[in-house]
Amino acid sequence: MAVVARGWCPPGGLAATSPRRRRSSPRTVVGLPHPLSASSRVASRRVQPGPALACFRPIRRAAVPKVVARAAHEDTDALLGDIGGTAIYLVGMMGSGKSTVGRLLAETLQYRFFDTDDVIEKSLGATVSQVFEENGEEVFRDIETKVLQELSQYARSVISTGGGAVLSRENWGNMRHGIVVWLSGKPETLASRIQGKEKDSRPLLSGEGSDDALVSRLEGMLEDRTKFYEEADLVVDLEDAETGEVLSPERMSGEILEKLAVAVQEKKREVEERKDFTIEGDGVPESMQVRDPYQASSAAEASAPRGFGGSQAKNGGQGTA
Ligand SMILES: Nc1ncnc2c1ncn2[C@@H]1O[C@H](COP(=O)(O)OP(=O)(O)OP(=O)(O)O)[C@@H](O)[C@H]1O
Ligand SMILES: O=C(O)C1=C[C@@H](O)[C@@H](O)[C@H](O)C1
Repeated sequence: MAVVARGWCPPGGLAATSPRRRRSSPRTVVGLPHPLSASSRVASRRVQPGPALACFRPIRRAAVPKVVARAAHEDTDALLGDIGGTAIYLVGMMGSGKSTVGRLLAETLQYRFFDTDDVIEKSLGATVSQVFEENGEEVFRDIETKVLQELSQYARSVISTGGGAVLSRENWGNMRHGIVVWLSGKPETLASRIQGKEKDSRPLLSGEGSDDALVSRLEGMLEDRTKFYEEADLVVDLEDAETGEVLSPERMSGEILEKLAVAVQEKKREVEERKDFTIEGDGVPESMQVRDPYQASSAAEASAPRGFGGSQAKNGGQGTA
């Protein structure tokens, strides 16, 4: 029996498919409280996960020495003031560490953490692999889009997206409500994490037996998807540029925070500069031009939606000049 019928969505949202969850609001897809509702405001102070949404976890501060904690706290408070609760979306290939790093980041920022694959699985009571197998990728993508649409209403959230979420223009429209960060890594690094047991939970990779086959499959996917990942606001590499050493999740999270801090300062400056900006002549400055990866690369066609900044990943996540 199919997990979900093609194009089907249960009344009351996906959560209604789980026997453990009661129907919540008919307008929600995954049955989360409305982001502006009183229950959600409570949730943002003390997150109380329902049994079907284990990804909706309370956030704890990591156990770190007091002095470090105080310094981190001050920095984080300043950054939090600057980003004003803006959600952070992590994008990247399977195995890039979006879930692992996302949890850490949420902990540091005292944000909620969501993983779209987890939300889908908990809501449907079926694994991603089962949905792919029973209903096909297209149905999975539709559900993923609905989940992202719903999650995009939440401020103060870190959202780990599925590796293919960037393929949908609609998803970008939703992710542009926040800051999009690409965790970018070599296929070999990704493969070393996925090979073995983890491969079976990733339906697009489960057919690749040998290490070489897995690396080539990831290479191909990365090649096809790079132009979409590049639309992220910031990029953080999985490997150290000089030594090639693979960064720990803690270091990845730290790099993201650093780049966020730089980016929000740049954004503030840019906003100030734009207050006095007037266009003279024909040219739009290069830093204000945008490219649409869904269309041919003609500049005239460029019109992708922009939120925080867009396309900063193309120049190493350091912001536009
Ligand atoms: N920085 C890291 N160093 C070493 N191993 C890591 C690192 N980050 C994640 N991992 C490991 O790699 C595997 C994949 O990580 P994770 O599930 O976080 O990736 P993901 O990007 O969320 O993947 P997917 O999109 O397929 O869900 C896990 O076993 C995790 O423990
Ligand atoms: O890269 C992808 O297309 C996918 C990644 C996973 O996170 C899942 O969302 C699913 O297996 C598809």
